[in-house]
Amino acid sequence: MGVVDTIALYKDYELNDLKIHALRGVSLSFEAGAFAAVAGPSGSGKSTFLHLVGCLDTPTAGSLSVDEREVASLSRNQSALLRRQKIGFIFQAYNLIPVLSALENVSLPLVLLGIEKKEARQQSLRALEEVGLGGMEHRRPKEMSGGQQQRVAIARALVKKPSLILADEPTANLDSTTGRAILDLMLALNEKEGTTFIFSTHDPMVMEFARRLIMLRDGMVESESRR
Ligand SMILES: Nc1ncnc2c1ncn2[C@@H]1O[C@H](COP(=O)(O)OP(=O)(O)OP(=O)(O)O)[C@@H](O)[C@H]1O
Repeated sequence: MGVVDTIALYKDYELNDLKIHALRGVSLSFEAGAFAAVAGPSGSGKSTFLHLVGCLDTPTAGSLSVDEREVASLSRNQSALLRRQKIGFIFQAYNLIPVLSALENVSLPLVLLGIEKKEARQQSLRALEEVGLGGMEHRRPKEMSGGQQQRVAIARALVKKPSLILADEPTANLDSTTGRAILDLMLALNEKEGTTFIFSTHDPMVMEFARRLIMLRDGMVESESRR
């Protein structure tokens, strides 16, 4: 079993009287340490797939296991705990809390896990160092560049040492040089910590960087390649 296994995953959305078939039978397995990108045209189901894998939404049909646990069999609390402990999220809009400093943003997942404040602070400072933001811990998001904010978001995803990081278009708001630096950083973390990364992307650079590329079309896997 992998870190993520899906079998015939379906997701329908109801929009007024219309049923939208966002995913139509996606079966994929991601082994520990994968560095994979899910790409495809707009509306092909990339974000829907990531949201299901991240336990942010539930499938209409099919089976999904994360960290060898069948998500459908978990209670709401168990699934929230799985999300909190095992999964880190990186979004294209960074989703940092504007009134908190970089350090406070990164500490938040640890505080939510009940880790003592001093320990949380130390681990967060280490994570900020690791993403190249040593010395910037007191800055608020608006006092940082886009690339720096994305690094804070990476540190926040990383600090709890999740087995899986889901990154929804992580380079979408960055210029290509900064995007490249962010990808280098994620790949280094993947190689050093063995963290599994799954990206959704439109960005050819991310597709080139990924060790495995999955193309979705109309909610189905159209093709797959590895390198
Ligand atoms: N909450 C929702 N309610 C209704 N329809 C939705 C919802 N979310 C997504 N959809 C529809 O499901 C399909 C897949 O959307 P999804 O966002 O997963 O695609 P995507 O590949 O990530 O697209 P993009 O590259 O534009 O972000 C689309 O037809 C979209 O309009």
